Amino acid sequence: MSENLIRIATRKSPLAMWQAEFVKAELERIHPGLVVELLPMSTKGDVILDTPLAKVGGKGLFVKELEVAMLENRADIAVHSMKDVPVDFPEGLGLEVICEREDPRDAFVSNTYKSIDELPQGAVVGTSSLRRQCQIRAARPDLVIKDLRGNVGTRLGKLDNGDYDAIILAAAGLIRLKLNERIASFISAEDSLPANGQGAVGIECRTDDARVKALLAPLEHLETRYRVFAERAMNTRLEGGCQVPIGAYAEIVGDTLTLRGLVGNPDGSQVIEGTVAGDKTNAVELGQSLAEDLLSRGAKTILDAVYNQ
Ligand SMILES: NCc1[nH]cc(CCC(=O)O)c1CC(=O)O
Repeated sequence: MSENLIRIATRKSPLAMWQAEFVKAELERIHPGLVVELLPMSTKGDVILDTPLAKVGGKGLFVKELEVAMLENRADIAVHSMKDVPVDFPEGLGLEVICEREDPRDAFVSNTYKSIDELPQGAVVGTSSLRRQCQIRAARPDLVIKDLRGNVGTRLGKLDNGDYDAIILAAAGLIRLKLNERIASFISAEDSLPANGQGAVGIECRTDDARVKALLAPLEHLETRYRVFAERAMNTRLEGGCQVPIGAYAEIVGDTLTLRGLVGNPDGSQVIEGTVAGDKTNAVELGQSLAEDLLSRGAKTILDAVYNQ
């Protein structure tokens, strides 16, 4: 392998390509002379578009092919949206770097209405995230939630077709794709707790590849790492993937990390919330303790029902 080359395995969706291009540009800026190549590929998750993800075992659907490419030494790194990264890594691969977080909030997107509060009785809201569905239904049981799949552009197209009165997307994806003007309003973390890792990009590589690890190191953003690790630790303890009604969001003020978590059922009739705070360097323990707290207050029953549906 050339000393001056890094190959990035990436999905082909515009958002995945943006994230890979972002890492390429950062690496080439920081390391003059380094050449970074993109290796775009399709994943199972891109192919199965009609089945609710919770039912096809949503964990890892979008990353497996990328990981095989790294293990077979056809690629050196993969760039992921942290909220799509499974909790376990295959032997020989690990998450080396977490980059600075973009806006973590959910965004309300509509051509007619400015916010959820403005939606008339019985309006149709598009999302395929059980987490978003749960929180919307908890606040507005009258709204009709309709499944919405596909990449960001496809989802916006379906809204423009008139299939929905509004849709909910991650603000980060819209901002990265320069679609900010489509955001009618940002939904505060209080009103819709984001998914763990939402808005953060992580970089995976072979754990024994010292050359690549050294080149990646300057992209690390420590505060984002603490926040995302706290959120992921909560999720891991709850054994939840991206497609279950779990929200987790951490903020840091000074050295204190405050993590808020939520588990609910898809129709929003039950929502269990909790908060934990402590030193940021104990991020993982804080996440685990919040998970224990939620489990002890009924989250276990809710999650079992979702997985066994
Ligand atoms: N589940 C798909 C996905 N994975 C990451 C993002 C957005 C960007 C991010 O959270 O970093 C999205 C789209 C969405 O939820 O609207």
